[in-house]
Amino acid sequence: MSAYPNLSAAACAAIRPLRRPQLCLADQLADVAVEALIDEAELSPKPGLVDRRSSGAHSDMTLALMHASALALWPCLRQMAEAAEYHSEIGLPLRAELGRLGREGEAAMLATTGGVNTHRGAIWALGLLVAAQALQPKADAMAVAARAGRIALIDDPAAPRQSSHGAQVRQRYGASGAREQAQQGFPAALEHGLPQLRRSRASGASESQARVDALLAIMAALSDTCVLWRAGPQGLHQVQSGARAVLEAGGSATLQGRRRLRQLDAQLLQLNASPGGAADLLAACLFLDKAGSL
Ligand SMILES: CC(C)(COP(=O)(O)OP(=O)(O)OC[C@H]1O[C@@H](n2cnc3c(N)ncnc32)[C@H](O)[C@@H]1O)[C@@H](O)C(=O)NCCC(=O)NCCS
Ligand SMILES: Nc1ncnc2c1ncn2[C@@H]1O[C@H](COP(=O)(O)OP(=O)(O)OP(=O)(O)O)[C@@H](O)[C@H]1O
Repeated sequence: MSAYPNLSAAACAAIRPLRRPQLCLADQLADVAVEALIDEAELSPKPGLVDRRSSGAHSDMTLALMHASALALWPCLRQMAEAAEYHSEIGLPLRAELGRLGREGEAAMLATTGGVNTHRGAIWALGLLVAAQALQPKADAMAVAARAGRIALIDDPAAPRQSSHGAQVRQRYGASGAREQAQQGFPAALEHGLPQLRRSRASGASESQARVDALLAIMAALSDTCVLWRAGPQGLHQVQSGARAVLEAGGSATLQGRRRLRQLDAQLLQLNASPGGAADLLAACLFLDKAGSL
């Protein structure tokens, strides 16, 4: 029952915003980051990735698992924002604390998913961005990404030396990966994803079509170590040129673009490859798109 039984529905609706407790900045940033992860997972159709239609090229993931993982990351993302507020400047103390929280976040993710890597790259990218936005809440996307890059440039003294897929691909092909993308201030998101998101919206695409176009723009530009690991440089070349072809055909708001997107999806499944790094950076775009207007 309403808290104000004698008031009309319209009067209740007018009062409700006044009574809503103000969320603190860290809560709000964690909310926006988790929402970005859920929106990315839900977005469909995404070539090769887990979405509402299927698990794409992933035999160990489902959409439900992506949701559970995203929700499990809320406390870690909130603590990252709080750490930035506490330290209030970029330096080794903040970097070290973010590294510790990031490793705890990965442990929470693995505990939730039974050992599946659902969001490793996303914890890295969104963790840095949440911290950077908490340092200067009103800054625009470009300034936040640049600040996140400066945090990523600091070496974490406690980081364990582990042989990840990204590290192996870097050694084998000399490719740059998640670390370098962050250190450069997320160029794939700032120069490709976000501009495409805004261009597609402005040209009348639906929000969901604009997001798919943003993902494609990132895929076309990114050296995605997830793709390189499973499909090598030739596979990466096919993924990049296939994504570019969809955009050149008019993007996902057009019939020609959707036909080309279907081909790209089939191609990725045949390669057994999935653009996980591009998916993370789409989530980063969605975060940056919203967080600046909190
Ligand atoms: C830097 C990270 C991502 C490790 O990178 P590395 O390439 O060695 O690992 P891995 O192969 O597991 O890849 C990580 C993920 O990044 C994403 N990714 C792949 N390619 C790219 C790319 N070019 N750009 C951005 N993201 C990418 C994918 O989702 C991939 O699964 C990170 O996990 C890490 O070092 N964490 C340590 C804890 C820490 O410092 N946390 C700070 C939190 S702010
Ligand atoms: N919707 C999504 N579907 C699949 N992966 C996603 C999605 N969104 C983000 N990702 C990212 O993709 C990465 C998982 O990709 P992948 O399974 O290729 O990595 P891996 O476990 O290192 O390698 P592999 O499964 O090839 O052994 C995660 O770190 C995650 O951040």
